[in-house]
Amino acid sequence: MIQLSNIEKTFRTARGPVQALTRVNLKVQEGEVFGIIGYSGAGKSTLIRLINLLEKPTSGTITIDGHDLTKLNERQLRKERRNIGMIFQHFNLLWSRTVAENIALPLELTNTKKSQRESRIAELIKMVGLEGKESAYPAQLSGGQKQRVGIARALVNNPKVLLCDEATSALDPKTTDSILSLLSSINQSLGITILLITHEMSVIQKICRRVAVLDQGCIVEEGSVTEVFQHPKQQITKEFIGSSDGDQEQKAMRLRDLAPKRATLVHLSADNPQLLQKNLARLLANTNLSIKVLGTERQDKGNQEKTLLAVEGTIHVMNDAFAAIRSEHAAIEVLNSNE
Ligand SMILES: Nc1ncnc2c1ncn2[C@@H]1O[C@H](COP(=O)(O)OP(=O)(O)OP(=O)(O)O)[C@@H](O)[C@H]1O
Repeated sequence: MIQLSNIEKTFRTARGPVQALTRVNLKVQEGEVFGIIGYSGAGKSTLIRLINLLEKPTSGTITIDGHDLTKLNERQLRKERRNIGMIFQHFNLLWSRTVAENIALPLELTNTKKSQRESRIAELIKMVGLEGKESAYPAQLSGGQKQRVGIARALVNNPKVLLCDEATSALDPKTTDSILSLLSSINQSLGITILLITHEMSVIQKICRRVAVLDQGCIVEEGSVTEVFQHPKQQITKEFIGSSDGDQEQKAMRLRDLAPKRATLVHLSADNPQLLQKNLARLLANTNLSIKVLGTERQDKGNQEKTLLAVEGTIHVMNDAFAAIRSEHAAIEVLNSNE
């Protein structure tokens, strides 16, 4: 169904070439849910963006349903892209449009008749469980509801493939579960092939049949989720599974290495996971701070997961944001200070 052969991707930058992907070979079967896991910077986003040719490979071929996308001209590619839906970590909704209008957007671009548009939107609203929210604006929705709009919009042209780019990373664990269940039922009822990228093994475990581990642009391990879970071969895979305390420590060190050099590292946690989501959204919405979610860590052999963030910005803006978060009964702990 999806086949990547000998994919190389090098970005040309002012500081010289950045090799994002090296000799990537991947086959995803029709109708399966396939996961790609990797740390920040491993090349996951580049890989998923290559599949609908939002990024062009430096070399190699990308075949979907027998069509080599790298050989198509712009017009053919636009047509082929209708077979590929995509959802994103931050939903990418238009804030000035209602739920129904956001879902309608791809149909407007293909000049679909109004009556057809309306019946398709009603069908999708029902499928993703957003009845009654048709006229709401994104700002009036929870994170999970926003992602449901994103899913409906991605499905509007009946695609054969759904690409999910960290689609649950901004959501709390309970909402993550409900979105993963929705994706699973869409996969089963529509037979749609799902390819998702994530930095969380729990996401892979819940929904994928097969998984590939991406490290520094290379696929280092691949197999059925059960096989990879039971017999991980690479150290990095063991870290994702967190099979021992040593692996957790390695993971923590690796996560922290991913932070920009001058960033302040913080742990964010809340007893109520809904709060964590709200606080993350608040931080991310603060345009004066640059925030990178590095991953989740479990500390002191406890069960509570903390989200590790790298924050960059002026100290007083940061302190104001942290104080606002603390006043919402969430904990934010600064791990280093770069002042
Ligand atoms: N447009 C670009 N120009 C230059 N370098 C890029 C570009 N996009 C990605 N890279 C580089 O390619 C490598 C892989 O990045 P990519 O975003 O694919 O990783 P990732 O696994 O998705 O990480 P994250 O989850 O942090 O986005 C990184 O070294 C990144 O800096």
